[in-house]
Amino acid sequence: MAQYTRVSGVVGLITLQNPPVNALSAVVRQGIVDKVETALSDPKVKSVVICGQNGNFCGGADIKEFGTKMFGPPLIPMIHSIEAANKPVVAAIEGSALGGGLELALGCHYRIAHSKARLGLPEVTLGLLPAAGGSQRLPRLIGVPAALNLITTGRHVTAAEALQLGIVDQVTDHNTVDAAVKFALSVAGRSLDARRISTYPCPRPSDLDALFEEVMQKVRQSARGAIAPVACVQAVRAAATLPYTQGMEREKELMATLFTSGQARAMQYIFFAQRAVGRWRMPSGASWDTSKPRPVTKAAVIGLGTMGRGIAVALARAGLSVVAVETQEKQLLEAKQAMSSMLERGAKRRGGVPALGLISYSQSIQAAADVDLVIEAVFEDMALKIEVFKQLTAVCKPGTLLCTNTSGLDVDQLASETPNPELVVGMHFFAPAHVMNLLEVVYGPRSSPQAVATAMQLGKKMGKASVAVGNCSGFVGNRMLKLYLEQASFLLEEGATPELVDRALEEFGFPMGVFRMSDLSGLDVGWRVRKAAGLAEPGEASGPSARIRKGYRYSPIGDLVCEQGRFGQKTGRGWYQYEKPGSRVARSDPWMHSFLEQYRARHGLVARSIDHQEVLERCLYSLINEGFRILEDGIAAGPEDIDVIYVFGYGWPRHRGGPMFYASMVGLAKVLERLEHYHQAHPDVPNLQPCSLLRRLVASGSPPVHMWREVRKKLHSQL
Ligand SMILES: CC/C=C\CC(=O)SCCNC(=O)CCNC(=O)[C@H](O)C(C)(C)COP(=O)(O)OP(=O)(O)OC[C@H]1O[C@@H](n2cnc3c(N)ncnc32)[C@H](O)[C@@H]1OP(=O)(O)O
Repeated sequence: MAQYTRVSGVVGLITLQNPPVNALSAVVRQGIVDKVETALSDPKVKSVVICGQNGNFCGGADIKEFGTKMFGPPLIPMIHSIEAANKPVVAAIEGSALGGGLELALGCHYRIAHSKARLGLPEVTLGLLPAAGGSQRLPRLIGVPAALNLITTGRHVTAAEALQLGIVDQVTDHNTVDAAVKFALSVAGRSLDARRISTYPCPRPSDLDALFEEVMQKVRQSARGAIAPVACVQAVRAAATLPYTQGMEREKELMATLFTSGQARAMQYIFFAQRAVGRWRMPSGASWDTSKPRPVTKAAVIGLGTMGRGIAVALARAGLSVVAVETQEKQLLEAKQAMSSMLERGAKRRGGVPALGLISYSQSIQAAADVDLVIEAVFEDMALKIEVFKQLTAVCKPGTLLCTNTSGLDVDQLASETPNPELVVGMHFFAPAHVMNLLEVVYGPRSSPQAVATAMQLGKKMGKASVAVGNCSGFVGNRMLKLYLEQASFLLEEGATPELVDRALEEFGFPMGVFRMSDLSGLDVGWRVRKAAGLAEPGEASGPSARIRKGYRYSPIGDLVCEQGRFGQKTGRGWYQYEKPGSRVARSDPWMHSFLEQYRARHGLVARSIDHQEVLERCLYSLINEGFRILEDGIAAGPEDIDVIYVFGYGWPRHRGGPMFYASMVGLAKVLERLEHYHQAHPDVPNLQPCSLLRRLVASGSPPVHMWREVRKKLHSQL
C-alpha cells in the first residue's frame, strides 16, 4: 500500500509500503494511484514527493505476481498520470530503484538519490524488458548507447554514475526525503513542460544502423539463445526510430512475447531459487533460522596455489583480515605479487581502493594462531590435507572453524582426523575463486549447524551464491558432471567428434562445450583423479576388457589423450589444438580425428551418425538423472539447490533455469522415457538407469518443481 501525509504545509509525501523492497504489488499500485489523486486534487499541495518505506525506494514489479492473474491498476497508465501531473513530482530514491521502481521514478519530473542508492533496469535478468515505459524513456533521457548498455545487461549503477549519466538530478549524503522535500519546495509552480521525458526527442546517433547492428551482434553472441536481450535491443531501437506512442506499442508487443516464454519463467525461477538456497536445512532438521553463525573478522588461507590466491583475494574484498600462508618461499613471493595485482585490477574495474593492507603473508602456519576461521587450500591430496589439519589443530585457538577447499574429497574423513569434527566443513570454491560466484558448503554428519551457518554467511559476505550440500564423492556439482563427461566420451567412441558434441551443447546455451571447457580447465586434473581411483591404466590396451572397469563401461579416451602430453590449453594441445601453449582459441585438430578413428578401429567400434538431439539427451539427461539420485540421497535439500549450483558454477544457461527445472519443462515423462531408451541401448552403463525418485515423480503426475520435496519425503517414509 502507500501512505500519504502533507509535509512543510505544501508538499504531498507518498510513501510506498510493501516490505522488504516495496515491490509494486496490486495493492501498492492502487495505493499510488489513490494517493497521487489525493495530492493533485488538494489545492494546498504545490508539489509531491514519492519515496519508499524503510530506506528502500522500490525493487520493481512484484515478481511473485507474474504468471498469476493480474489485479489492480496497470503500471503504464499509473506512471503516465504521474508524468502528466500539473504539480512537480519528485522521486526520493534510497536503497534501490530497480525495474518498475526506476520506471516509476522516470515518470516523475525530478529524481533525487542518496549516494548509496542503486538504480537499474534488471528486467533482462528475469527474461523480460523494461515494459512500463523504461525502454522508451531511458534512451530519451540518457541517449541510446548508454540506455542500450543498461537495459541489455541489467546492471545496477551507483548514484554517482546515475548522476553522471543524467538519470538523477541530485545526489545527497543526507536524509533523502528531506532533500527531496526541500527540492520539491524549490520547484513548486515551475513549468513542467521540459520535465516530461516521454515528450523528449530521442537523441539519434548519426550511425544509428551501424550501432544497432553492432550491439545486436554482440548481444546475440553473449545471449546464447536467450531472447530477452534481443528484445531489449529491439525495444530501444523503437525508441530511437518511432514516436513515443508507437514505441510504447512496440514495447508492449515485445513484452507480450517474452512474458509468456518459458525463458522468463526459468529466469524468474532462478531468481527465487537463489534466495531459497539461503534458507538451508540439514537432514538433522537444523536450519538457517535455528543456527546462529559465529562472527568472523579474521581468516587464514593455507596454500597459495591458484585456488588459495583467489580465496584470499575474495576474503579481503569482503573486508576480512586475511593471513595468507604458503610454506615455500618462492611460491609465497609469486603469490604475493599475483594477489596484489588481482586486488589492484579489481579495484580499478569496480572503482575503490585495493584491499592490499588487509592481507598479511607468512611462511609459517603459526600465523593462523588467532584467526576465527581457516580455509585450507593445499593440493587435492587427502594425506596432505590430514597433515595440515593436524598442524592447524595444534596451532589455532580453541573453537576455530576449519574449512577445507576441496572439489570432492571426503570431508567427513578429514573431520574424523581432528579432535573437534563439529568444527569442520568443506568449502568448495570454483576457479577462479575471486571471480566465480558459487560456493558449495559441504557438511559431514558431524559438522555442527553453527559451523555450516558460519560458512554460509561467509560465502554470502563474499558475494557468492552459497549452497549447503551433504558430503559425498564430488558433492553435487562434480558428482553430476562426472556422468555428463562420461557420456561425452562414450559419444566420441560411437562416432561423434569433440566439435559436434561442443556445438550441440553451445547451441543449447552453454558458454563452452564439454571438450572446450575441459581443455580450459586442464585434462591432467581428471586424469590424476582417475589414476588415484584405479580407473586410468597406462598403455593402449585393446579388446573388450580395455573399455570395462569394475564391471561397467569405461572410456579410456581421455587417459590416452593425456598420455600424449595433451593437457589442453596450457600445453597447446588437448581435444583441440591451439596456436601455442596458453592460447585460448580452439582449432579443430586433424590429429584428434585420426586418433579417434584409430581408437575405434582398435576396439572394433563402428562409427555411426550422431545428431545434436542425441548429444543433448545423453549428456544432459544422464546428468539430470544423477540430480534426482542426489535428491533421493538427501545430498541436496531440493531441486533449487542443484539448479543454483549449475547456473552459477557450471555455465548452465540461466534462461533454461538449471537442470532440474529444465527437466520439468521438457516433461519428466519424456526424460524418463529417453533414459529408459538409452539404458536399453547401453545396458553396461548403469547410470543411465532412471532413478526411483524420477519414476515416482512421473507416477505422481509429474508435479511442478516446488512440489518435489513432498514426493521425496513420501518416498523416504515408505522406504
Ligand atoms: C510491466 C513490467 C514492469 C516492470 C518489470 C519489473 O519491475 S521486474 C522486477 C525488476 N526488479 C528486480 O529485478 C529487482 C529484484 N530484486 C533484487 O534485485 C533484490 O531483491 C534487491 C531489491 C536489490 C534487494 O536485495 P537484498 O539482498 O537486500 O534482498 P533480497 O534479494 O534477499 O530480497 C528480499 C526479499 O524480497 C523479495 N523480492 C525482491 N525483489 C522482489 C520483487 N521485485 N518482487 C517480489 N519479491 C521481491 C526476495 O524474493 C526476498 O524474499 P524472500 O522471501 O526473503 O526470499
